[in-house]
Amino acid sequence: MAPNPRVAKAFRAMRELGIPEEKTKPVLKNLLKLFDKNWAPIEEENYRALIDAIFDSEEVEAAEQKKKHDNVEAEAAEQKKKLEQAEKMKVIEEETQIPEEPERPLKRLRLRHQDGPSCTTPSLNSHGTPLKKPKVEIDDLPVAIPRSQSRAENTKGEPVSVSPQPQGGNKGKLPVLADTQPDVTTVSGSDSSLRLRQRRDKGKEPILHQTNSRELRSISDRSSNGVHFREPKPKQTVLPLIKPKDEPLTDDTSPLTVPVSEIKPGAMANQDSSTENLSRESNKDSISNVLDSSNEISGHELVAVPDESTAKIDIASSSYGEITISLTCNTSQNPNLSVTNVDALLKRMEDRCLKSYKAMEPNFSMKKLMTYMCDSLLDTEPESDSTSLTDESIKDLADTGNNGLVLTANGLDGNEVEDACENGFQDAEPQSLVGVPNNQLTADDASSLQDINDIAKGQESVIISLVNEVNTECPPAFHYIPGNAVFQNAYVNFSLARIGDDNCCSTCFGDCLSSATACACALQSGGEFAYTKKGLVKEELIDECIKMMRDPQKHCLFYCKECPLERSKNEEIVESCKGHSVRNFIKECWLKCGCNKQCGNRVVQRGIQRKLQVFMTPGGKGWGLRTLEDLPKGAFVCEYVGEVLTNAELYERVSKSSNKDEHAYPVLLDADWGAECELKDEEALCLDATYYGNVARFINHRCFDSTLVEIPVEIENPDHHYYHLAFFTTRKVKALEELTWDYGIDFDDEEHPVKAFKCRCGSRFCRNNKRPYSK
Ligand SMILES: C[S@@+](CC[C@H](N)C(=O)[O-])C[C@H]1O[C@@H](n2cnc3c(N)ncnc32)[C@H](O)[C@@H]1O
Repeated sequence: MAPNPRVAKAFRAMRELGIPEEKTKPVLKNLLKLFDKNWAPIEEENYRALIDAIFDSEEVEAAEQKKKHDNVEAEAAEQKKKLEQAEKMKVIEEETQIPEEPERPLKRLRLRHQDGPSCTTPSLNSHGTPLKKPKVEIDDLPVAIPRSQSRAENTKGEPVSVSPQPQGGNKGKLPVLADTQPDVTTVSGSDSSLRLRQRRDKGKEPILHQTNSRELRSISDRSSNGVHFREPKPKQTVLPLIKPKDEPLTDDTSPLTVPVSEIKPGAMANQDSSTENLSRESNKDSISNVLDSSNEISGHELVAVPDESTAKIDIASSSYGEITISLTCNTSQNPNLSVTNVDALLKRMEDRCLKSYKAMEPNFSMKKLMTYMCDSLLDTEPESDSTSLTDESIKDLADTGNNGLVLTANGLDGNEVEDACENGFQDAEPQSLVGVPNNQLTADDASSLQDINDIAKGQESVIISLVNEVNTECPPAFHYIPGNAVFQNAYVNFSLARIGDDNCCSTCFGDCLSSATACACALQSGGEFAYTKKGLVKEELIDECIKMMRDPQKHCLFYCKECPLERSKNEEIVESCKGHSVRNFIKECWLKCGCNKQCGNRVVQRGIQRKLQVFMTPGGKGWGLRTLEDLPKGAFVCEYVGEVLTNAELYERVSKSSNKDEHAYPVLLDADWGAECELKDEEALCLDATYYGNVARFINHRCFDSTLVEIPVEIENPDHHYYHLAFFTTRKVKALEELTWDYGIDFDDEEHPVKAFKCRCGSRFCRNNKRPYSK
C-alpha cells in the first residue's frame, strides 16, 4: 500500500522537531480517529495539535513508567500467580495423560505489558509435523540455510519470517522495522519440529527460516484462529446469527448472495454407498435410543420473520385470471420518497446487481428478470403440490433426510413445541423463529429451515439430530453446507496443474498406510503419516497440537511483513502484525494420488463419520455439540465449515453488523501467512459460519482443556492460502459428553472486538474467572 503523503509529511515535520516516527505514529493514528480522518485540525498551525498530543502522551507514559516501578508488590503477586499456573499444569497433565508436561495456560496470565517467555526454539514453519526423527541429524545442519524456493515457502522467493517470542511491552504499536537480514536464516535450537521440518524438505531445497530483527512486540492474547480485529473501536461487534434470506438487500455484503462455488473434496472421494446407508441407519438407531418421542409432528412450521425488511413481495390472483406481483417497500428509512421514474429505478438496480454479482450475462436487464418472474409463475404447478404439505408428507420428507422442514423438538410433544415456538416469538428478537401453519410456508421458507431430525438435511453420511431438553428455544436459522463455499472475492484455485509431483503420490496404489515407506503426501506432513491405521491422528502429533493450542506463544508466532488482517481494516496507517501461530499441517492424499479412496491417508475429506448431536446446553451457553458414541483420542469429528471470505469482506461484515448477539465465531486461515512476503487481499482468507455452515458452528468454547483441537489439513491446495480446519479429540470422550474447542479468547483483552461473552465453560482453568486458582 503506498504511504499516504500526508502521513509522510507529518512524520517529516515531527522528525524536524526531533520527534521520531515511532512516537509520532500511534499519536497521529489516535488523532486521525478522533478527528474522523479529518486532517485539517491536525495540520493547522504547523501540526500544533499533533505536537501537543505527542507531549501529552509522553507525560502519560512517564507517569505510567513511574507507577510500574513502584509496583513491586504487583510483580511479586504475578510471580505467585505463575507458580499457581505451574501447579495447574501438573493437574491437567494428570487429567489428560499427555506424556510430556503440558504448558501453563499463559493466555490468561500474560498481561499486556508483561514479558513473555522467550521462544528459545523457534518452530520454523507451520508445516513440520513432529512425527518421526529425521534422517538428517540436527547437528549436521548448517546454521545458516540459504533461501528456499520450495512450494511451501514464499512463492515470490521472499524470506519466511518466523520470530521468536516477543519480549517488549509496546503491544504491537511500534512500527515493524524492515528485516535487515540477508537471504539466510539463522536456526537455533533442536526441537522436534525443527528436525521434522528438515526431514520434510529432504531432497528439496532447504526452507528459509529467519530470525527476525524487527522490534519485539507483546501479544496480549493467543494468536488464534479467531479473527482479532481491533479497530474500529466504536463498532466492536460480532457476527450475528441472521437468516440470510431475511437480510435487507445491501450492496455487496448481503447474506442474500448465494456462495458462488462449493468446495467438497468428499464429493469426489465419495464413500461406498452401502457403508453410507449403514452409517445413517445406525446413527438413527442410536439417536432414538438416546431420545424419546423423536418423530412427533406439529401442525406448525418454523419461519424466520424479520421485523424490518425493506421489501415484501406479494402475489395476488383475481377470479378473472390476472395475477399481480407487487413489491411493497418499507419507506421508513426515506419518508420523503416520491414516485420515481421506472426506467431510472431499473437502471439503478442493474448497476447494483452488477456490482454485487459481478458475473452477469452481458444482456442482463431488470425488465428481463421480471419477465422471467412472470414466466416462472406461469410454469408453476398448482399450489396443492408445492405448499399444502400434509403431516404425512412432512414426516416422509424428514425420514428420507430431505431438505428443510422443521418437526417438533425432540423430547417435547407437539403441543409443547407449538407453545415453545409461539412463546419464543413473543420474546423474540426481530430475526427469531416463529411458528406458522404449514400451508403458509413457501418453498423458499421451507428450504432454509432446520430439520431437527437431521440438521444436515441428508448432506452428511450420518444423521445429525438436534434436541432441546432444557428450554423452549427453537433451532437457529442458517444454511447447512457440508463443505466450504466461496462467498465472493476469495481466490481458491483447485486446478490439478498446481499440484506438483511432490504434492501427490501418483505412483502409489491401494492404501498408502500399508506401504513400508512414506509416500510423497506423508513427506509433506513431516515425514510420516499423520494417521494411524485406525484413522486416528497419531498420539505424538495430537499432543504437539494440544501444546500449541494451550500456549501458542511458547511455540512461536510468526509476523507478516504486512499483515492482511491489519490491512483489511483499511485505515490510513496500517498497524504492524500482531502475530500468528505456527501450526502443524496434515497433508491428505487426493485426486492426483494413485491410492484408492479407502486409503488411510484420507480422513477429513470423507466428512463426518461419528454420531453427533446438536443439543441445548444446560449451562447457559446456548446450543452445543455432543457425541453420541465414545470417541478415542485423536478421532476426527468434523471440520469448521463456512463461507470463505477475504479478510476485507469479513471486516466489512463485522463492522456493518448492528446485532450485538454473538453466535458464529469466524476463524482465520492464517496458518501459512508467514510463508509469504505479502499476501494479496483475495489470498488472505477466513471462514465465517454465521449464514452458511456445518455442525462446527455449534461447538462451544472451553478454556484450556477442551475436548477438541483444530489442525490445518491440506487436501486440494498446496499453497495453503486455503485449507481445511479439522477438529480432532484431545482425549477419550464419552458418549453424551459435550465437544468443545478453545477459541483462544483472551477475556482480559478489552480491545478484542469479538466481544467476549461471559464464559461459562466450567473449566477449572477458565480464563474468564478472575479468582486465583485454588485446588
Ligand atoms: C460458535 S457459537 C456456539 C454455538 C452457540 N452456543 C449457539 O447457540 O449457537 C459461539 C457462541 O456460543 C456462546 N458460547 C460459546 N461458548 C461459550 C462459553 N464457554 N460460555 C458462554 N457462552 C458460550 C457464545 O454466545 C458465543 O458467542
